[in-house]
Amino acid sequence: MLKEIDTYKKISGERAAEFIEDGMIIGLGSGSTVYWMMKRLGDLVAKGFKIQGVPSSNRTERWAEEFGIPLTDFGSVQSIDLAIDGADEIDNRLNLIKGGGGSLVREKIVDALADKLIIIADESKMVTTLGNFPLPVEVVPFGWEVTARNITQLGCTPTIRQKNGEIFVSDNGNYILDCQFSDISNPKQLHSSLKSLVGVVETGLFIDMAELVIVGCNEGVSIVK
Ligand SMILES: O=C[C@H](O)[C@H](O)[C@H](O)COP(=O)(O)O
Repeated sequence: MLKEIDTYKKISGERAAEFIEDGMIIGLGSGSTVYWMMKRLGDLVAKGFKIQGVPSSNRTERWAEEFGIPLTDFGSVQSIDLAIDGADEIDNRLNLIKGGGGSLVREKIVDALADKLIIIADESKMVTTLGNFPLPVEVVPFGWEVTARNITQLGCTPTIRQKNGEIFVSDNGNYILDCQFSDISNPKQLHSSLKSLVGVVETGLFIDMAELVIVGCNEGVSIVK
């Protein structure tokens, strides 16, 4: 039996699949909420929908195989009709923190190419100001300690992400620094300060990208634009 939060993720993900039309190129986000959208998308494919997906992580690619979703890549497509992705925090201007699962770089590449980005999330992800969730920043492994020290100058203490006692390695072979900023009142400025540091590959701040958010909650879903 699903926990309440997982039920919210499920209804949000399943509702997003209703936005998918036959013939579309779909950007497939990452994370446990996206899983439910992809499961429903697999049903649409089985019914005859001719869609192609562009995956944003190795895990998403495996789910696509599992659900029979045909995949394509950037060499074959110029644009993506619709991307559907999860998030770790969403503020009231629909700016996002992403990368809790470590897929932020590929997600940003996929989401940025999409004509429309729909975010799916349970209601716990909605916040007034970003920053309670530690901001994931992907960095090159070489000299990561130097990069971490430079990030400290921006007002946070970065923590190197670990998994099973080892440093976590992203799909791109990089490390993730989780950066706890108490309050991200100016996400655009923070993003550009971080990006200007040598060694930083990408930040988990997705600014002015999401068009709408489907929030799973006790009442079903609410759509935030
Ligand atoms: O790197 C991971 C992604 O940004 C996910 O979309 C995000 O962490 C949300 O994941 P979930 O749907 O599992 O809460």
